[in-house]
Amino acid sequence: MIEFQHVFKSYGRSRNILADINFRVDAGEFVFVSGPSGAGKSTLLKLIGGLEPPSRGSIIVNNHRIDKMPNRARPYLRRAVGVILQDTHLLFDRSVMANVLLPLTVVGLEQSQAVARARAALEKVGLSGKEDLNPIEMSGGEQQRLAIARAIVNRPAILIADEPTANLDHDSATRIMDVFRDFNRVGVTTLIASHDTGLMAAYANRTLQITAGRFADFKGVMA
Ligand SMILES: Nc1ncnc2c1ncn2[C@@H]1O[C@H](COP(=O)(O)OP(=O)(O)OP(=O)(O)O)[C@@H](O)[C@H]1O
Repeated sequence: MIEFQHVFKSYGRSRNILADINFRVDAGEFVFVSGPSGAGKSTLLKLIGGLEPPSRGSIIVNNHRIDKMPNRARPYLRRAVGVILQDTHLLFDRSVMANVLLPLTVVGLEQSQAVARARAALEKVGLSGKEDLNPIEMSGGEQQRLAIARAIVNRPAILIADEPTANLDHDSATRIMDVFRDFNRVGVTTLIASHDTGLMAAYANRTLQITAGRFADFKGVMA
């Protein structure tokens, strides 16, 4: 569950990017975050993932007030929310397996358990057999799927992704969205920021729209 109450966000002394945002997303929803470039979609996702603090207001994730969270509680958020940013931040000098293992190092699993979990995550995104490759050897779509595997390896209740299908052809984009749909079907709350309204219409059942500082929350996606 995610709840925003009177949330404002500005960067430094800039104008408010987000002003008085209020919404609640229940567990298991599939939500499309839409809006033109620069409207604040990435900012909204970063607030949910605890990567940016709000300037004002309260943000509740799974019954935890994250805007008031002391730094030592951040690892909780890292496990609760899987984040896929526009820049995937993959480690291009390490293997696919090493990339997926990385978030598990903070959890303190035994190596064999960690490897088993990483393999399961790679299987779910259709990358079994690619463990020893370097991400540089993979296509854009495969790199996105690797970023998803890394985001879900800690089994988060919430998955947020920023433009995960940007720069992909239609087939690869659909394949990425199918991966998100499969996680959503097993109960993972999913929020995706995208410009591709047509594609999102096939998956999301609710839209949070930010346009020129105005916020709208409506059922469905208008293609
Ligand atoms: N770290 C930052 N410091 C200062 N300004 C920022 C920062 N991050 C974003 N902004 C500004 O906040 C505004 C919203 O940016 P944001 O990336 O959230 O928009 P967006 O809707 O995701 O855009 P896009 O679709 O192009 O990714 C923009 O004007 C941007 O320049």
